[in-house]
Amino acid sequence: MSTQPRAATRASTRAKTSTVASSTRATRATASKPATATRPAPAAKKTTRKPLVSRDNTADFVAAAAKPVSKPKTTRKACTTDEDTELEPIMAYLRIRPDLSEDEPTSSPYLLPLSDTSVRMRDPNDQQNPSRFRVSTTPSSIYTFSHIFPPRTSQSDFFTKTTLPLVRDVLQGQNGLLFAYGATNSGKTYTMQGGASAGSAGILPRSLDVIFNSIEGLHGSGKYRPVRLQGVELADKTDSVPPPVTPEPGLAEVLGLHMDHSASDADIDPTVLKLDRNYEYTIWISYAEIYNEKVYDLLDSVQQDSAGGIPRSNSGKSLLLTRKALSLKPSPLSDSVDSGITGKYISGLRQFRVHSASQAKALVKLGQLHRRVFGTLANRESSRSHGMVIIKVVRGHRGERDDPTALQIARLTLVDLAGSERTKHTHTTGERLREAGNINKSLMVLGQCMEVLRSNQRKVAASLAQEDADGRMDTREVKRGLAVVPFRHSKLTEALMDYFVGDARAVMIVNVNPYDTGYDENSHVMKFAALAREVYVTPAPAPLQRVPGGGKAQGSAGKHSPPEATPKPRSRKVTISTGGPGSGKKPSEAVLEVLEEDEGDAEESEDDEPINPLVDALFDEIEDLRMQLFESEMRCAIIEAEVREEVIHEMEERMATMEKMYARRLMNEVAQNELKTDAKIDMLHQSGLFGSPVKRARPPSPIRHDDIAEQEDVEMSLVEYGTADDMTSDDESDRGRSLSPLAGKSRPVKQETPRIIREVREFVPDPPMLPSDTEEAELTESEDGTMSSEADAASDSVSATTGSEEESDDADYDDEEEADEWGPSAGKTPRAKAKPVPQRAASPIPAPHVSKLERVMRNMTLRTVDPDDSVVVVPVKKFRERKESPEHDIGAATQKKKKRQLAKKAIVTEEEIERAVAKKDNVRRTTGGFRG
Ligand SMILES: Nc1ncnc2c1ncn2[C@@H]1O[C@H](COP(=O)(O)OP(=O)(O)OP(=O)(O)O)[C@@H](O)[C@H]1O
Repeated sequence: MSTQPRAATRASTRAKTSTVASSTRATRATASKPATATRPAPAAKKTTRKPLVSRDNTADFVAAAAKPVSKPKTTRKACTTDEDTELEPIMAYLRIRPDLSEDEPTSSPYLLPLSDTSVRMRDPNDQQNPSRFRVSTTPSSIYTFSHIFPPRTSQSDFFTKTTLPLVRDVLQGQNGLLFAYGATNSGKTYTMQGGASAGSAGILPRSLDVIFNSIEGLHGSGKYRPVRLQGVELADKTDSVPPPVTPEPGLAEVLGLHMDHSASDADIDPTVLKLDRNYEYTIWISYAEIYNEKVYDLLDSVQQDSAGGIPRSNSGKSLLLTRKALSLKPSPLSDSVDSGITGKYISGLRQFRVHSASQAKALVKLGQLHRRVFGTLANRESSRSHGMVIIKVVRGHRGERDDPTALQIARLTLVDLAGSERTKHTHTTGERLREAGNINKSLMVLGQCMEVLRSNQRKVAASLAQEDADGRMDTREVKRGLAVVPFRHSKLTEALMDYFVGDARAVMIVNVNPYDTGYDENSHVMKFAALAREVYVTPAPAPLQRVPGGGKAQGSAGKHSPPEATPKPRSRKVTISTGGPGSGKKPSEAVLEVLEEDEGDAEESEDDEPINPLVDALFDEIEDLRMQLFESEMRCAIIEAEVREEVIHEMEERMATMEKMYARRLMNEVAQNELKTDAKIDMLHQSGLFGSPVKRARPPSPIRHDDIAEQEDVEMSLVEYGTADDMTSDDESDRGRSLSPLAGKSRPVKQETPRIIREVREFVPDPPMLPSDTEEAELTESEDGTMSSEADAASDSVSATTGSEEESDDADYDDEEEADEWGPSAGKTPRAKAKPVPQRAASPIPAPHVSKLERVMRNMTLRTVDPDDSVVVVPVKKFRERKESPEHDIGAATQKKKKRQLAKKAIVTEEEIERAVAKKDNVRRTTGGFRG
């Protein structure tokens, strides 16, 4: 018994390298295609072995996305290595879904195409609120694709540029894989299958059209049928039975599902490819679904009973649907003459020979219907599974019709992947969580496979470069250093592995919906695409077949294939009611039973390779351990993502709270400053230095009440604020610390003379300060209207006592109209009370006292209200300086005019002050209020 490990395990270790390709393939490939430029060696970067990095593949992943791609562009440009193996990168095409809402787009898309091949993606959160705290790893990234298709691209154009070359290849005997990747609702199904309107047929029906258009008149006899991945065997009479094209009677009606005969059915792509007419072709179709890590046949989903209808369950009331999970088996090496690499095939997957495009389309539609049926039964969307249509083209030379070894089997697999959104966004539990986990798992494993492939290819390229330099290379060393590609970690990658390690072309369609889909999901999709673009595949023609024993139907080399073992009925039953009360259907019609049989254990039965049980067991052990590691990494990744999310959320909340807190503090500061200013003005009024006797005599102004109330508000709010901010000091200390010097003295201001005014009065006794009748009248007139004149008056009063000659200037404030604003009595009362100034010059204030008063006055500010209602704080000093400026000497008329203007500017009427206070209240309300 050979000690060779079995093929499946070995296959998983064979990352695509230039060294594994056989010379036969290389020669043929070179013959079938024009010689191409030598591939620039991928970055000779040392990559550490990281086969199982699970989360976005972290640094490499991001680096790959961010790195400017210097790989061949849109057009296919194969590359060769030193061993003449042609390699080309996976083609990645970006398709941007149009905005389908009828209204104007609510949000601008965060994808901006920069050219035909590059697109900028910017985090909309950063755009909307740049200051917002957010951990954004890649706020703006540029991604490069083979080609970018804008929203308005027609289905026909898209097909021609992305898929037609693959169809040509498959008709020339070369394998091709096309898969659509993207978040839910991004347009994958639309791209693959098409829409309902005319001209919207998708890639799948168009491919079928082109294939049948092109092989018109070149149909083969169908003597041989394809088996497994690339084997053939003699066909039997079952292969001549036409494929089913209509759903089981009763099935669609029960579930309310119908074959979808949309307008796009009438679309027929007229493209014809020119083929070598020495060959003839037969076309075979299969349709599989991978759901919850199980593979199902969508063309064999409904088991018929002998009567041809859907059988009833034992109860007789429900319909019984049965479908069986299929297993993946390694394709035997003996299936082909010169293949050194193998993959896995879906054992038991039915395939039908189709003779026309319409027949093929009907078959595919039936598969889609079954996909929907089982999706409905499992209470899920069909998009939760991966749909895989496999078109096999058997090509044989007309001159060698009876020579099965001259046949070539080429496969075109079109995959509509499940939505790529992550588990944490689906908010699912139980079965749905498992489903979401499995979808993510298979897509995550796909990403991991890409990454390991890329890393291995870089290592090989680096060693080739080394060889060039040194002239020698130990390939065994290089191979030993290559990581195992984890294809076996998911059914999806297992089923597709031969496209990556075998001979095939691969195309990836990246569907993005920048309107409804979240940035994070699409960012993940783009990173995946960037990674996939760096993986190289070998687009060589499929090998010729080996059919020993004169072409008799057989399953493997030299042995007659035993009929596939029927798996033991390890089935599970799913009973789902889709009807009942409220559904408009009788419950008995709506109850269905689904028997989903697990795959059998016959996996190894067809392996041709001799197996060393010890090696096999060790490999299995390794795989198990890897699986466990992978699962724990996945769990960690999910937990990490959740923790990150939580931390971000918490930080955002904290930042918002801090922002609020500082805004309130700022407002309090402003309010306090205003209060201080108000209080100073009030003090001047109280002292009589700033207000007229009229004002002093008048009843307390409501404004003052407002101010007091407002100050109390502020105090209250500050106390509350202190509590909210965990300020532990008591109210008293808070008040003493945080408020203005006048805080808490608002009421006393009314009742007792403030300290500062007492000081003023002390130094400037009332009687001597009062002006003479004439002067008083003048002053009253000016004081009534203007705060500046009050200041001037006050200072003038002081100046007068010190023998200043500014009295004459103050006389210029004469203005009867302004004086009348206070009413006739207003002016009279104080005049009546006014006492003559007997000895102004005789009672001078001592110089030091005057200077102290001056200092007090200079430090005060005046709060005035402009005619345009804006509050202006003007230092008293400024008025004084203006007054003292040389301009005062230029003629009495000019001076008077200037002063009047100045006075007007500084007028504060009672209404205006009220308005200002109201405005302040308003501000307080809009900023949250001091009362909280
Ligand atoms: N290029 C396009 N032009 C017009 N309509 C589109 C286009 N792409 C997608 N749509 C529409 O957008 C909707 C969602 O598309 P689709 O069902 O193909 O998304 P999906 O990615 O397959 O979603 P899921 O993963 O859920 O299956 C459909 O109504 C489809 O008709």
